[in-house]
Amino acid sequence: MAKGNIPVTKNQVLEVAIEDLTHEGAGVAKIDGYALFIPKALPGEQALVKVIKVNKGFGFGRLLEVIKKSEDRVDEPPCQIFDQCGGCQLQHLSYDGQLKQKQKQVRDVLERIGKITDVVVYPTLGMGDPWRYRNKAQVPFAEREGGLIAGFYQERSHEIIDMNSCLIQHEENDKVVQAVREIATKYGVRGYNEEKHQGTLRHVVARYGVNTGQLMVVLVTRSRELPNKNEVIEAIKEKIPNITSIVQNINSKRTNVIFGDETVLLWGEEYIYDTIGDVKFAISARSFYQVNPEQTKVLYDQALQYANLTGSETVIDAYCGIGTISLFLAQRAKRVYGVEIVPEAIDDAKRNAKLNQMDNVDFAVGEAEKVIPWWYAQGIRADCIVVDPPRKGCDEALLETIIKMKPKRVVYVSCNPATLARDLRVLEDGGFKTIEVQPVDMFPHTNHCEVVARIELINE
Ligand SMILES: C[S@@+](CC[C@H](N)C(=O)[O-])C[C@H]1O[C@@H](n2cnc3c(N)ncnc32)[C@H](O)[C@@H]1O
Repeated sequence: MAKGNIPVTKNQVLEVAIEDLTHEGAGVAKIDGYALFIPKALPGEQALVKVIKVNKGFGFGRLLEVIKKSEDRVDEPPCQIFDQCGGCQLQHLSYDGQLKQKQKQVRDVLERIGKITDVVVYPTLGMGDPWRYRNKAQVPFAEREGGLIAGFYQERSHEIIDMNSCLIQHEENDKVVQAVREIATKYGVRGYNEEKHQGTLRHVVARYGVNTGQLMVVLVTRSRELPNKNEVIEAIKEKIPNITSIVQNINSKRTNVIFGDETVLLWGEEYIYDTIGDVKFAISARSFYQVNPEQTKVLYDQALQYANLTGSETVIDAYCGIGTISLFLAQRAKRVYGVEIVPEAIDDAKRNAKLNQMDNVDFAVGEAEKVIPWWYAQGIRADCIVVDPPRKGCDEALLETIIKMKPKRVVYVSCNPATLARDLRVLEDGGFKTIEVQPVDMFPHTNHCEVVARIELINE
């Protein structure tokens, strides 16, 4: 029996029409207005589902059979462990369908959350070849029945799925991880046992400079001790002739966090390098660096185009990370001020500015919502402010300062359309107008969606 106003019961099997897709990639069916979320079902489909969870306002169903298929359905997602791995959510949707879905998602939240209806949301800029794009692999290692396993975590769990290839990972990274697995097995380096906090190898991190061909491997170990260290290093050099850097990171804590505080160079260079456009970046074992460099260039080009710089402007880059966007902007601006909360990222940003001989950039460590009001109080004014905040969006104090500072233009780079929409509403109420919005697909086959928005000051 259905309870109260809830029209379904647990374990009920029913046929439903899928109307929409959530941001997490689940199909949405409405039964007398009650939303049922059904993973792996697609909009436009008719499906047989079993109700598995009933909450007050919404429930969850399991897809039993697709009765009428969406034209965008991919019958056999190319990755064999797509159903178990938590890495990709959308391989069952054609790439074209994914791009359309991301555009729709942005348009929907701008309307629903930001009440912004009169803005152009362009078709999502996607990749020509949306596979093998990740330049960094972080693969957990463990010991199972005497053997070493390496793979990815099962969705919402800490069970490792043993695997030797990931289709969104660059082949070079796959090669490194498999080589380390063979070498560790040969030289008796045991995988980490999370429950007992025993064993040696916790993670292997591979980083590839796609545009320079440089390659780094980081062995994350439970203690300093690495059995047969010299043999392991020689074997890595022999098996991966293009390796540039071999690093050990020691993480002795019982934690889900990958890296520990101590990093030791075992062989080669401390940094590998990569380029985005004409800008060069030094990447250390723990530096943040965008994982899809091809689409990062597309995203930054778009941000630069929206900033519309002529060379005479002062620009602020809030939430600047290692200064990637700041250095892109500095190529066309008079002066760029970058601010970021992580001190190590600012060290990298300064190093990268020197590396590119750019002396028109200043970087500060701190919270954007405190540093930028302080700059404002010191008389610093910006013609353009670029923000690229984390998923939770911009702090209100920062938005208030932007409204006071009145830059001609704000360029908002966002990894979360919902908080983008919320913040655009604040800016619009403060005298700005959202002119155009460009989604960029940085993470094909996943539900993540990156967006750049151009916002202009209309009420001086
Ligand atoms: C989405 S990332 C953007 C990084 C950079 N713009 C890039 O493209 O590589 C957001 C950055 O904001 C930083 N961050 C988080 N909270 C912050 C705050 N309150 N003030 C300044 N930076 C912050 C994070 O450490 C992170 O580097």
